[in-house]
Amino acid sequence: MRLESLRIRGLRCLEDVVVPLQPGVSVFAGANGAGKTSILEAAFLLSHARSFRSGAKDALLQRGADALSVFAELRHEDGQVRRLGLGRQGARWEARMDGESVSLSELVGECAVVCFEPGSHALIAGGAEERRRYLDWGVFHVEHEFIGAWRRYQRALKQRNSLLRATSTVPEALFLPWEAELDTTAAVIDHLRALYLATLRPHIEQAMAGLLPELGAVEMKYRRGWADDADLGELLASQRPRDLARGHTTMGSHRADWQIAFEHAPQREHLSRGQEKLTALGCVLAQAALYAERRGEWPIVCLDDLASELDRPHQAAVVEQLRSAGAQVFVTGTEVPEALQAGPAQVFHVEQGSISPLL
Ligand SMILES: Nc1ncnc2c1ncn2[C@@H]1O[C@H](COP(=O)(O)OP(=O)(O)OP(=O)(O)O)[C@@H](O)[C@H]1O
Repeated sequence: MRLESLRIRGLRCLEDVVVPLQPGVSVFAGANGAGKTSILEAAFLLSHARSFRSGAKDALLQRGADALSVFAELRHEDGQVRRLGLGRQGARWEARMDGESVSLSELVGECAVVCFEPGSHALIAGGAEERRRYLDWGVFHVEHEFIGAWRRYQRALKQRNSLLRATSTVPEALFLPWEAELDTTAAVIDHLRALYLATLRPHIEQAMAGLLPELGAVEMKYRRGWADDADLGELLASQRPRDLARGHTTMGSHRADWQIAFEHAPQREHLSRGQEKLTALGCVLAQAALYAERRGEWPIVCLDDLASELDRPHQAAVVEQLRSAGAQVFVTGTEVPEALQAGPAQVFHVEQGSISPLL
């Protein structure tokens, strides 16, 4: 799939810009703080309904503005063109597709954007939440039952947590329906996550063999969020006193995690910062390749600040791989990365929130 145009209003320093986009590689070059990452953020928003940068969603809204919006024309591999829109007015987010109001998940299901950026090493070195988000985005795009089970799980979790925090004693009977719901939906979520990781595995192995051959074979581990040999429903009942003391549910799908280890770097601490970044990049590329295999088209791939994140041979190898796969790729940098100068690319100059194409 590819974006044919992107219109961004009220997002950080981008007051109102229109970016006409071509297939293949587009480079956004400009000084620090010019607004390059914000362009990738806009594309990513259409596919995740959140930014890849940490911090409150409020920071996305241009200072002094009361609304932000991102519109795009998205062309699928089969020629179908969709008009996508995501806007925020006050605290309310609204998604549109071909002029009709749609749910955020419908919008996100239509458009796939993956991003490798300076914060991506958190996928390897950071907390479990980042890895769950990565996993769930992938599962959501290939397994249609996932979203329903995930929503039901989140609702039950919220209800159980509010009972756990109630100031007066709550009768056991009030816990039971939510615990039963958590048990049922966690089984679906766990099954789909494990299945997804198993399908992802060959793509991860292939990506890591290309990016980090010196680290040897890859091992992936998945923890579902409660003991392997236990029944979640029973655990929730037996551990209720502990959860009451802590004020939240301490086991379940919301505590799942997964990890990558290498033959020659069995622990995360054995990886250099650069190797962490390459591992994260491998995960992003593997997820994109699996998406392409399952959905018949590549997601849009954003590579933020490429030249400062990777050495030159890795920059060239990654862009060449994506180019030959036919993916649309957005790259940012203070200059056009040297590794990209050999092949065709559309180049934009970004300056204080304005974007102009360079010939
Ligand atoms: N909510 C906001 N309202 C207005 N301006 C903002 C807001 N949030 C960030 N900015 C500014 O918008 C610009 C956007 O920066 P962005 O991260 O997109 O730049 P960049 O070109 O990627 O920079 P760098 O090369 O330093 O990473 C910065 O100058 C920042 O100070």
